[in-house]
Order: sequence, then structure tokens, then C-alpha cells
Amino acid sequence: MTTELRQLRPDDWADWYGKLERAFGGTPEAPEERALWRRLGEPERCLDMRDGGETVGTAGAYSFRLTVPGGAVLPAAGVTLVSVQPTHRRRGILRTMMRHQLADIRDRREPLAVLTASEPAIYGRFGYGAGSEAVSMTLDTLRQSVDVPEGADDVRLRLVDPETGLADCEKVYEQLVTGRPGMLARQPGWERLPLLDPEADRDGAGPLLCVLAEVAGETRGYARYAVKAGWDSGGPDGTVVLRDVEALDPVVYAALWRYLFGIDLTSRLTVRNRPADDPLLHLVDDIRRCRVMVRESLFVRLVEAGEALAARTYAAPLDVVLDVADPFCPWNEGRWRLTGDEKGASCERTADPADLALTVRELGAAYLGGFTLDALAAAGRVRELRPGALREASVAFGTHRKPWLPHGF
Ligand SMILES: CC(=O)SCCNC(=O)CCNC(=O)[C@H](O)C(C)(C)COP(=O)(O)OP(=O)(O)OC[C@H]1O[C@@H](n2cnc3c(N)ncnc32)[C@H](O)[C@@H]1OP(=O)(O)O
Repeated sequence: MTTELRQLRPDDWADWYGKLERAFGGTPEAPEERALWRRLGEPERCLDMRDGGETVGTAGAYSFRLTVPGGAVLPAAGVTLVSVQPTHRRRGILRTMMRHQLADIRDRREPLAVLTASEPAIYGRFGYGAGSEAVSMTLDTLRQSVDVPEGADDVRLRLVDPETGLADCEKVYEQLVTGRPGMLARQPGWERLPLLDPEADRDGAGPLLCVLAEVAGETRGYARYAVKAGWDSGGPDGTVVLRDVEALDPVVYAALWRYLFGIDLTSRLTVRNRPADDPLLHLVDDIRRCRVMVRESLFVRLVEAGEALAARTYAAPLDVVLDVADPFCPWNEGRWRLTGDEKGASCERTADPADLALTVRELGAAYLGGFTLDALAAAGRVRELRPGALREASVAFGTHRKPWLPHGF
């Protein structure tokens, strides 16, 4: 095997992307989906590993901006499009691409890299920690109700074509980005992703619909969904397939959910990606019938550990020395003094004795507030070297809202 790692040449994109599809099983994406990913792609950030002139490995990154605890929006590489051809697996091609890519991310001065994994076992060895969760639900909408707060009857709901409603939806989304860690500021073109609706992927549902929620003439929330009709011997038994729902205040949020629960001829609602602390879980009267399933979502990698740790805020005053192990990105290795509170933080190299020892992977898991250092310590993944330091750091890394990645990439 004589491999050559090069930057993707735009003319090679179709073949390169075809190889990626093949590594994922070979089912081609719908043309409109393929076209969207091509438009959003950044060829100068894509790696093309070749053997004998043929693509055998692919990897890419998007130039994202990601909200971290405290509301700062940081440059973050959205790692994606990773594949190795079945003929070339387990010979170190992924490892080579990851090494090259992380060096490039560092050169671009992006302190964070993030990804969603096809299999969670792949990326820990490269320093990524599962840092947020996503909740999927199958709600029985007949046997439970939504308890709406006062004012919900004043919310005007207007059904529009998703294309027509897009600008209003985007205005709402934009106002929410800094309020929750893990959310992505919309980069140009990415507003098209929630509208992607290839007929081949609808699984029998109708086309995407958009409902806007307005108060005094201002759009304050929206939901995008489709209806999958269904009938059985008992009558109508359709499903609402919810794509996304967002609102700027609790009254509008509840009004949207009440609407979604009440759609005629349906008896259930499915949704694949909601935050782990979604207020819906407190709006319904029977949480068990939400059939909640939780799984890990965003993997986080601190590329420049000191810079990333200093860029977020901390829920309580903190002064700890972290001894960080990071064999894959050795520039992060060693002791760092992290001090901070709700207003800001600093993180500097130190020769002082360490209070906590951990790898960069644990820092990724705790960074957005998705998992506690305490839980990681209980699993033997963080070592407390000064009594009390674990509790102090675990509380300080916590966030008042759970991190959440609003969409895949
Ligand atoms: C962000 C994203 O795009 S996620 C999408 C990832 N891509 C896919 O799932 C598509 C199908 N799979 C593939 O294309 C390949 O199997 C890949 C990309 C996952 C792995 O590529 P390879 O070139 O085989 O990996 P490589 O040989 O560099 O392995 C590096 C290490 O990871 C391990 N590893 C690789 N894949 C996996 C896996 N799926 N599960 C567990 N361990 C794995 C290897 O055993 C090796 O371990 P070691 O360091 O202890 O020796």
C-alpha cells in the first residue's frame, strides 16, 4: 500500500463522495441531499487519502461557531465525512487522517473540534469525549395532554409553506443560539438543512409543513413537521413526525406542543432530537408515555485545551490545577491552572501540584456541561489528588441548561 494524503480537489468531489457513500453501505443519497452537502462542503478542509490513484479514505470539516457555557460562540471544526474503504480498513488510515486534521484545526486557531459518531467507540482514542445527549421520543398523544400556561390562547398559529416561513424561523433560531451550549450559529447556507425533505426519505409521510407561532404580529416560535397518515380497524391512527420546534418563551412553546398533540387523525408524535432537559417533559401529564430514549450526541475535543477552558464560564468559583494527558495532541499535556466563575475564566500553564488528573477526553465530556466530572471520577476516569477539588470542579463545570446539538452534520 502506497498511500498519498492530499487535499480534495473540487473536480474529484463526486467520486470522493461516492466512496464515502460506499463506506456507509452504498445507498445513494437523494439528489437534493447530495446537492446540499456539496454546497455546504468546504473542499479545502477535506482530505482525500489515495492508494494507487484511487480514493480510499475521506474526512472533512465544517467551519462552525459553537455556543459554550456562558454564551461565548467559539470557532469549532465540525468533523465529518469520515470513511475508509472496506478494502483498506484497520491499517491506520483513519488515524493518519485524524492526526493531519487536528494539526490543521490547530493551525486554523479553532480551539474545539466536534463531531457526531457513527459508532461511539471510534473517537475516544483521538481525544473526543461524548459531551451532550439527544432525546428521542414516541409520544402517545391521545392518552396524555399538554398543560399550557396562561396566555397560550393568545398565540396565533399560522400554517405556511416551510420555504415561505424560513426567514421567520431563522430569526427565532438566531435568538436562541447563545442561550444553550452546543448550539451552532447558522453559517451561510445551513438554514437549508432543516428544509431538506427528499420524497424518498419520507417513509410514507406527507411533505414538510411549517407552523409559525405569533404574538401581537411577531413570530415567536415555530414547528416543522410532517404527517404520516395511518388507519386501522379502530379508525385513524396517524403519526406526527416532528422535525424541529423552537420558541422564545414558555407560553409559545406550550402552545406549539398543544397544537402538535391535537392534529386531527393522529395518535402519536415522533421526534428524534430534543435536549435532555426539554421543557416538554414537564408540560405533559404522563412522562412515561413520552417513551424517552437518551443517547450521546455531540463528541467534543479540546484542540487547544487552555484556550477552550478559558473561553467558557463556570457555575461557581473555581481554582484547580488540572493534570491533562493528551498523547494524540501532546501540546495540551501537562498541568494547567484553571480559575474562573460565572463572569469569566483564565487557564495558564503551571508547575504547581495537580488537584485533578484526567485525559483530554474527560475534559471534552464535561466541557459543555453534559456530563459531570464527578460521574467520570466514579467511573475511574478522573483522579482527585486534592480532597475537595473534584466536588469544586464538578459543580463549576455544570450548566443551567443541558448542552444540545440542534442538527446533525
Ligand atoms: C464523524 C464521522 O464522519 S463518523 C463516520 C465514521 N465512518 C463510518 O462509520 C463508515 C464505516 N467505517 C469506516 O469507514 C472505517 O471503518 C473507520 C473510518 C471507522 C475506521 O477506519 P480505519 O482506517 O479502519 O481505522 P484505523 O485503522 O486508523 O484505526 C485506528 C484505531 O481505531 C480502531 N477502530 C477503527 N474503527 C473502529 C470501530 N468502528 N470501532 C472500534 N474501534 C475502531 C482501530 O481498531 C484502531 O485501534 P488501535 O489504535 O487500538 O489500533
